[in-house]
Amino acid sequence: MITANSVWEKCLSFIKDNIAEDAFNTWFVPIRPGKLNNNVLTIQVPSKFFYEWLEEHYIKILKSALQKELGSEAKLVYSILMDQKSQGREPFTVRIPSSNKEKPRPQEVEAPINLQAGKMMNPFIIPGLQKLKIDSQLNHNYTFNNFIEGESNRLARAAGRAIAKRPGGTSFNPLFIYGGVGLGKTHLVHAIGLEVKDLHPEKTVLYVSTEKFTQQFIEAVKNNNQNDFIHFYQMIDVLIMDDIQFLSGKAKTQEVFFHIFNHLHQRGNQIILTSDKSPADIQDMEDRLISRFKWGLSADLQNPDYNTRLSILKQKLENDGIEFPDEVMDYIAQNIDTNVRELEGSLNSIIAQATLNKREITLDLTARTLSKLVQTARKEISIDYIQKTVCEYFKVKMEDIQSKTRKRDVVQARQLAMYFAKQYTKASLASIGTQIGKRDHATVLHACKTVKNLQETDKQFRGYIEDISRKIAD
Ligand SMILES: Nc1ncnc2c1ncn2[C@@H]1O[C@H](COP(=O)(O)OP(=O)(O)OP(=O)(O)O)[C@@H](O)[C@H]1O
Repeated sequence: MITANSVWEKCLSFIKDNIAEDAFNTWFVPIRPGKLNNNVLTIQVPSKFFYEWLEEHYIKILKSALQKELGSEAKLVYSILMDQKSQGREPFTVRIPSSNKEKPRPQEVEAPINLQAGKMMNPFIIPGLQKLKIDSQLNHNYTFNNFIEGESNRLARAAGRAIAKRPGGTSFNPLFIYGGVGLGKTHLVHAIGLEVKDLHPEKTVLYVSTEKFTQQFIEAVKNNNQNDFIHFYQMIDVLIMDDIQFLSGKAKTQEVFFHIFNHLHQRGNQIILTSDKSPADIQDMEDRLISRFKWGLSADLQNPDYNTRLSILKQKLENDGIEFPDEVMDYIAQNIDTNVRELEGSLNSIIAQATLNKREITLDLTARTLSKLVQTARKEISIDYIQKTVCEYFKVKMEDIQSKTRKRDVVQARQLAMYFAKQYTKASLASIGTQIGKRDHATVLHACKTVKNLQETDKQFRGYIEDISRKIAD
């Protein structure tokens, strides 16, 4: 006879063959089969957070397993055990149409089924469980082996390697890696995580984007299971959080991160953060967090120099088994000097052009393919250009915003120029201040805050911002 148990057992054996052992132990072993009604299988999961993780990462494999056992009409229902605080309240189930292509969302609350809430414990909060296996979310393509070393990344890379050898055991805690877009921050932190896993398989490593961390926290608050959330993060040995600047302005998430950070740091667990700005340049972030970001090592990634660009190109082509003439390589490395992502993009465009038109890869084809990309890359928005655009808009002279005058219209133009410089360039607050009227970084910070406030409260001012943005981007 087909029972919930027998179906789930078969599903498990299929899933086990198709995912990593760590992931299987963490996310599937704690699940219990509930009931089977026609084609509808109910599975019991320990918490809402757990259910969301499954939905986000394993819905495909769950669907395949279920459809294999119960046919294409199969449906999956999650039954969520309430967390310990909610003991005594009725558990509820969330119905998910497992064959629906859209990302399923918890919608329908079914009549409660008789689960013993709290009996099956949440794996995030099992007391004494020291070595929880976590699916680390690391991208296996981002290794140290294929991360080309150069002047632009030497310090960050070396610190990363040292950390991988002794996570939590160096003074680089946290390691704060910052730099502009496409310069390899994400690649580098994955490489560190993978090497930790390699050298210390017993350590739990977790990579999470700040955006995802924030969403998870919001959900946890909504569902009143912040404690699960916090405990989960506090158990990680090596926590890697990408794009930490996205915590800006999010006071509650900053606060919860502050507690997680302190707990991990005190226990000597390793924290690795990335950001598009240095700690000093992140705005709307609590001072106590900024000061903690500076506790360990801050290392920046810069634009790669010519030789590094050439080595990166060579490596990418070697991986793809393609050869380019030397002059073509030289041309690309000379001309695409913005960031590694654009370097890779240009390589792909050239290969695509050559393949589509069945042409050889020549300097001529390369030059023509890149001409558009190069123009775009070269047309980087400068602080000078921003100042000119703002001056033209308000009919103010450039000398005036460079001067010390406190005339109202000039102050307004100066503050807007500073604000746009922060928005559109990678320059630090200090460098913006130097270029716009020889002011210090605090003045620039103040200008940015003033503009943001006015943008929210003053309709006419909002209009100025929109007009000028359009002119700058044109
Ligand atoms: N030193 C390097 N050697 C080889 N590949 C690199 C190097 N630096 C960056 N890359 C490659 O460049 C691409 C962009 O890198 P990555 O996504 O890590 O940048 P990022 O700094 O995180 O960018 P963003 O801030 O936009 O997310 C990736 O494909 C990465 O593998």
